[in-house]
Amino acid sequence: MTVIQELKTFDGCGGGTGSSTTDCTKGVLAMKCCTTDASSKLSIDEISAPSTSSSGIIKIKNLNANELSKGDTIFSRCKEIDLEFENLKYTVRKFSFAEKNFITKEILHGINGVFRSGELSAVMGPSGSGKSTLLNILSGFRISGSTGTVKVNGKVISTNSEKYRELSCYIIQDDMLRSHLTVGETMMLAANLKLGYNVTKVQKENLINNILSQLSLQHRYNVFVDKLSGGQKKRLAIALELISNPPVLYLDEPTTGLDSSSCSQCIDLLKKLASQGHTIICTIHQPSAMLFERFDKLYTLVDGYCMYQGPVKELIPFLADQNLLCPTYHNPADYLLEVAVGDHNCDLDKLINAANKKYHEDVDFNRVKNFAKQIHIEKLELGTGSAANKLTKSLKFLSLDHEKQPTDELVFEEMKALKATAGGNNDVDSYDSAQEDSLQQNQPVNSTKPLIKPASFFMQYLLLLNRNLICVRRNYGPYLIRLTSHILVALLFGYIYRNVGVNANTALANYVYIYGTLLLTLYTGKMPVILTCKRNYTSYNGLKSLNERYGLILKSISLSKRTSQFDRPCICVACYAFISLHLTGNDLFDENRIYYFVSLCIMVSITAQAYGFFFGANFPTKLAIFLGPVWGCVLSVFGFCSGYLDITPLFRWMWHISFMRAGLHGILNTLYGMNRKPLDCPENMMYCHFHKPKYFLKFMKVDDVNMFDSFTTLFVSSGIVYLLTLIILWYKLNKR
Ligand SMILES: Nc1ncnc2c1ncn2[C@@H]1O[C@H](COP(=O)(O)OP(=O)(O)OP(=O)(O)O)[C@@H](O)[C@H]1O
Repeated sequence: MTVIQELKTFDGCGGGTGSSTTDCTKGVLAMKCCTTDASSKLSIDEISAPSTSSSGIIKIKNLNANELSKGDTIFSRCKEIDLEFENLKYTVRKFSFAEKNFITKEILHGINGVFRSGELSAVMGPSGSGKSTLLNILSGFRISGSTGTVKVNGKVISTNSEKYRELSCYIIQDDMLRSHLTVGETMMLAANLKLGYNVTKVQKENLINNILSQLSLQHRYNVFVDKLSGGQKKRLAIALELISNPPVLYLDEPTTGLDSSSCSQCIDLLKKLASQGHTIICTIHQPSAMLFERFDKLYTLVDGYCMYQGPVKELIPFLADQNLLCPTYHNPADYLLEVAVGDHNCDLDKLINAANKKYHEDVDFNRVKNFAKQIHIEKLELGTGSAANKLTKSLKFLSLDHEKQPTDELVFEEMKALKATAGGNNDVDSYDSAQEDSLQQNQPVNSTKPLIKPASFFMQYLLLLNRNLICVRRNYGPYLIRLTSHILVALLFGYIYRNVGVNANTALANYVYIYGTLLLTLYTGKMPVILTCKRNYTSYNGLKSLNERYGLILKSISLSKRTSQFDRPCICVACYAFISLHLTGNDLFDENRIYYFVSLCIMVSITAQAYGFFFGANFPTKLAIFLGPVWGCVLSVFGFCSGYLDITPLFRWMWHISFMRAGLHGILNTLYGMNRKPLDCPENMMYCHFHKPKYFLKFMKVDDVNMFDSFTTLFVSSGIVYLLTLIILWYKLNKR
């Protein structure tokens, strides 16, 4: 079993941080590789093995944590992951206006494919061919509607499982980076969230420096993210993912929006990562010929079918076999897309069938090659030795006879027989799936994963709260505008409604001032949130790809966001309230009325924010900016100048949930209730009906209101709306 054990050890050592070089397929290893051992003690394993050695002696030298030099990191390697998918279908059910019924549309039609560790793969195809859909399904981003088999290193795995998702990350096109944080702060936040606090700060700093220097971003450490170029932002997005060192990286059009030199740098970086053992799959649109040939593998889709898959360098011969001759000096990528859209008079069905046949041949070839590797025939491709010749024959046999579908055990036995005939050492007793089992169980040999725990919910909350507060502090422009506008409106209202709160004959004018105050707090609370939270929640969608624990991260992000946003409406509304109350003659300090007034305004603003979150997060922005105000308007109707019993029983529930009604009633009660002394009646007036404030409350049909009811309605409705938003978002994020 020596050989299998060696292969397992190799399996762990696919990647690194620049301090390692490795060629696992040929068994050449000379790397410095860090890991944490089972007793959670940090150690560095220095591994060396003789090249192409069949006996493969691997020396492991343990160094202790103190020996960590600046360039060392806790992650120096990633698991090698070969990803296969078979008969992958994706169907959506949607309403057809033409047919006035729901119809089912198949988007991916049972495609097969394989993406291997160490390869940089491009997924190409015309617009709408299914590239993003394929990546979404493979990354586990989309589950419902998809069928088929996905295999990780030969073992079937559910793309819905946590273990599967931990293997990969998905870097989406739009960067979701916080512009008010520096590169270093962004990286440290991600490291704290992903690695938790079992890893020391020094180790995290080493890791960050290492990743940034690999990605040529070291010199931008203290630069704000919004000052980075497009290419640098893309690299930072990749750097953030590399913190957890996932073996599989999906990138949605990583070169879009970049100039040619940034494109080139980006592809260089991806090549480098692939050479460290990562499996890199990216969608790409019309790359230049130079860029195109730097990809190792190409997967082409057309209308949800695979039109070509294989090495980039084999594309032209493959097309030539189908009588499609790419003109000299023509960009092969352009030619491929021209073929895919039906130019050059090609029969696409024939091409799709040929691609399918090629796929099966390649699968068989690799299968035999893997077994050959297990029984020490490593120079199969070089064609030396009698064993290699026999294997090649066997390979042909297997490739051509697809109907036979021999089992792994059968092929293995055949290999053993061939090896024996060829006179080799028969030191492999039976087919061993241990290597694959370890991957299936997500327990790779020497895995460092189990010791790395993301930060707890409370720590995530504190970290994100701190981040939000930093962003709020640095982004003071909008805050100043908000504060200034509140002060200006307070001055304006104060000018229009000067001293209306003092006199009995201006009670109705005071009512209008109160109503205006509520509208101001409603709209300034709700609208900014509607417009900004979409982006935030879209970025949570992005977070799904970061292998975060959705529930925890979502709750902590939302909570921290809310906490960090409380101060703004509170300060702005309080400023508005104190100024306008003074100017309108409502600054009554008896019975703490002024403080009730300010608290009620702040509560209305916070509840309006909660509704803003609800509409902004759950509806498209265009719809949300319409629905939000309409709903505010509807809620205002129930209870404004109408008694509870005047409302049709069918709609009385709206009276209870109306936070605007609760706010208005509370404020009226604050200013005219709670045994307020009689109001002034100007000398030139013969009679003031509202001389006694309780008559005004009676007139407005709110004489039976109490403060407890108002505050409870505001607290409960903001809490419920916020919770509801969270539940819906959680559901939406987990609905894949
Ligand atoms: N949920 C869905 N409902 C309806 N149609 C969908 C859905 N998802 C994808 N499609 C359709 O499937 C097809 C493939 O979409 P996909 O986004 O995967 O294409 P693409 O190759 O990535 O395109 P592009 O290069 O323009 O981004 C499109 O016609 C798209 O309209």
